[in-house]
Amino acid sequence: MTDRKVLRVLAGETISPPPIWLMRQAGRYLPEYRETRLKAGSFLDLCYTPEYAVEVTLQPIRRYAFDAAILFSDILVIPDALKRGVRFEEGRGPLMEPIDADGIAALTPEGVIDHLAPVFETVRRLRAELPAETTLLGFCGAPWTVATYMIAGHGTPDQAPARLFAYREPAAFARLLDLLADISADYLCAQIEAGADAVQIFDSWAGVLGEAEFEAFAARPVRRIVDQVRARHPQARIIAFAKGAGALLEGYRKRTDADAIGLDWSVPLSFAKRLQEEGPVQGNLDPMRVVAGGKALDEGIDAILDVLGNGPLIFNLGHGITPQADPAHVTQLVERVRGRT
Ligand SMILES: Cc1c2[nH]c(c1CCC(=O)O)Cc1[nH]c(c(CCC(=O)O)c1C)Cc1[nH]c(c(CCC(=O)O)c1C)Cc1[nH]c(c(C)c1CCC(=O)O)C2
Repeated sequence: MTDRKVLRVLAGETISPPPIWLMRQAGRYLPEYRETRLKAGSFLDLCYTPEYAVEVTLQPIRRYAFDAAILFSDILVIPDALKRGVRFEEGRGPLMEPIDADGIAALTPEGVIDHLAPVFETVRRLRAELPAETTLLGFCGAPWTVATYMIAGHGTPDQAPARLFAYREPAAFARLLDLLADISADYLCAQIEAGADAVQIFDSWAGVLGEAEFEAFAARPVRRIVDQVRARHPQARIIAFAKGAGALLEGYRKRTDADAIGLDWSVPLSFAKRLQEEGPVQGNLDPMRVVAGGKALDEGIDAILDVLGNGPLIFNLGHGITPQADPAHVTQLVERVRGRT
């Protein structure tokens, strides 16, 4: 059996204390990240320059010896590779050209994987440099979440533009989701071939969808990715994270055929316990507890470990760590999780 603990939990094992990594563990809360970010130039330059992307991926591993490293990239490299003019502006988040039905009809997967070659080079270098026991995670965005940015051209609080587009232009919208799913499957396969041990599919905006739409726009496209990845890599380990999906997470692991599901911090622990009976879970500390530190941090950690610690669990936050988090609080978090047996 592998000594990579995250992979063992993904295979259904219970490990105590649980392995730990944090979403956005490479990011602006780390001074060394901010320094490399400045050197790299634009955010996309950082993603596409293997030397820098490897460096920022390794920074949190050096500091905290997390059980998993996550490839440094972004879910929006796919629309970038589709030539949607993606850019990241300080304080404004991601921007791109909004797409319409004609734009969707004109999209082609040609050249996308070639454009992303630097990402695969980053994965190869990472696997060579990481400690043997550290799991290397690749990732992509789920089609729904990526589509919300492509349609609006920027982030929105409720994804109203994409929801409206889905109702008004169902055929074009379905084509967009299928195309993104097929490209994402190729993209994840290439990451696995370059050395990623497991992959996570981020559906950060799943929480704005009604029941039928969650099934059609979120769960089913994720299943389409999983089926294609498994067809080529039967041993692939996959985590599906549908943020904000609440009660719709019941049976989500089975419906997507993922190995594990990610839970955001709004998922009640009693419900999380039931979900853990379906399979391994990952989560779900409120990132604001990391900002707060002290007792609020300890209590949040203990509550999760008390309820989920005796089943297959990968300890994580319920969403990405925020720039204002104190790196010393992350030390506190890691020590507390690892101090429990
Ligand atoms: C929705 C989404 C995006 N990107 C991602 C998601 C899904 C997860 C989530 O919900 O957070 C995923 C992502 N983005 C990034 C990673 C790297 C790996 C890691 O987790 O450490 C991962 C896994 C780096 C990043 N991606 C981004 C940053 C910050 C940009 C910077 O350094 O200037 C980082 C470290 C930029 C980004 N990228 C995106 C947004 C909305 C933003 C702006 C918000 C912000 O500034 O925090 C799109």
